[in-house]
Amino acid sequence: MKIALFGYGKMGKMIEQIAENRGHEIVAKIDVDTVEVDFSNMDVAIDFSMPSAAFGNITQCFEHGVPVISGTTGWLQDFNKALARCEETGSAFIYASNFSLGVNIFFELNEYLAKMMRQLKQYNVDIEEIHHTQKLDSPSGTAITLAEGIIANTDYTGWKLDEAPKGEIPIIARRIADTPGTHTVNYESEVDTIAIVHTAHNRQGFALGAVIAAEWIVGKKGVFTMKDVLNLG
Ligand SMILES: NC(=O)c1ccc[n+]([C@@H]2O[C@H](COP(=O)([O-])OP(=O)(O)OC[C@H]3O[C@@H](n4cnc5c(N)ncnc54)[C@H](O)[C@@H]3O)[C@@H](O)[C@H]2O)c1
Ligand SMILES: O=C(O)C1=N[C@H](C(=O)O)CCC1
Repeated sequence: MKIALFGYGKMGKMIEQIAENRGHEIVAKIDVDTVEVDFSNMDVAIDFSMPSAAFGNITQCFEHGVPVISGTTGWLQDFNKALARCEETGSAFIYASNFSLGVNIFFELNEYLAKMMRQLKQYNVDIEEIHHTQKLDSPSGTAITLAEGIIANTDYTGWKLDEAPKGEIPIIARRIADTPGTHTVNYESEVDTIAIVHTAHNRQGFALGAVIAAEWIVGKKGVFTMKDVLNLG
């Protein structure tokens, strides 16, 4: 498979390594200083760039009929516009706030736990995310997905960074050098705590999930999620 990388930073480089180990060819490495892109020679694009660049990169690929795997976080204000462009151009698209296979299991576990906690009003939930100090967006995309999973299955109506009013989920974002990504969902009562945690030990899991999604999407049309890729129903 011929893969174009949009964003050749920490994740772009990790994806290159994993993709080549799986027998794929990297045909383009597009970064901030790239002047011209040859869209004719790519089977799929993988975008791990920056919040300000993601929407432009993704929609350019759609205009050229190139399917896109997007892992960039922090650009969700344009997400629905990107979905519409995908449909209009007959292209294919997967966005995931976190491509790690473990985190996608963790997302399922989070929703299952939320359903059980729904009636137990003595518990208050919060989400904590910890990432490296170069991270541009806050809270992490993964923490937002976790909050959305709880909101869909309980009476919580929204989320807020740091302190939240009653009925909304507080998300605490911490930045610690060299931390690839740790997410904790905490349910606290006066008598106990129930917590589920996912800890990434490095970036390989994110990169592997993105390459698996790229392998899966080639030849398809439409908007998909990692639930489709991993058959999680
Ligand atoms: N979904 C996931 O599984 C997952 C996992 C890790 C990181 N991320 C997200 O991926 C993104 C990249 O993470 P990173 O750690 O590689 O960051 P990084 O800063 O190391 O790399 C980003 C790269 O994008 C480049 N860039 C800037 N403008 C560009 C443009 N217009 N076109 C193409 N490239 C451009 C930068 O020069 C840089 O090299 C972030 O949004 C991060 O939150 C998502
Ligand atoms: O390193 C990052 O940046 C990460 N971003 C994603 C997020 O915002 O959830 C996934 C984890 C790593």
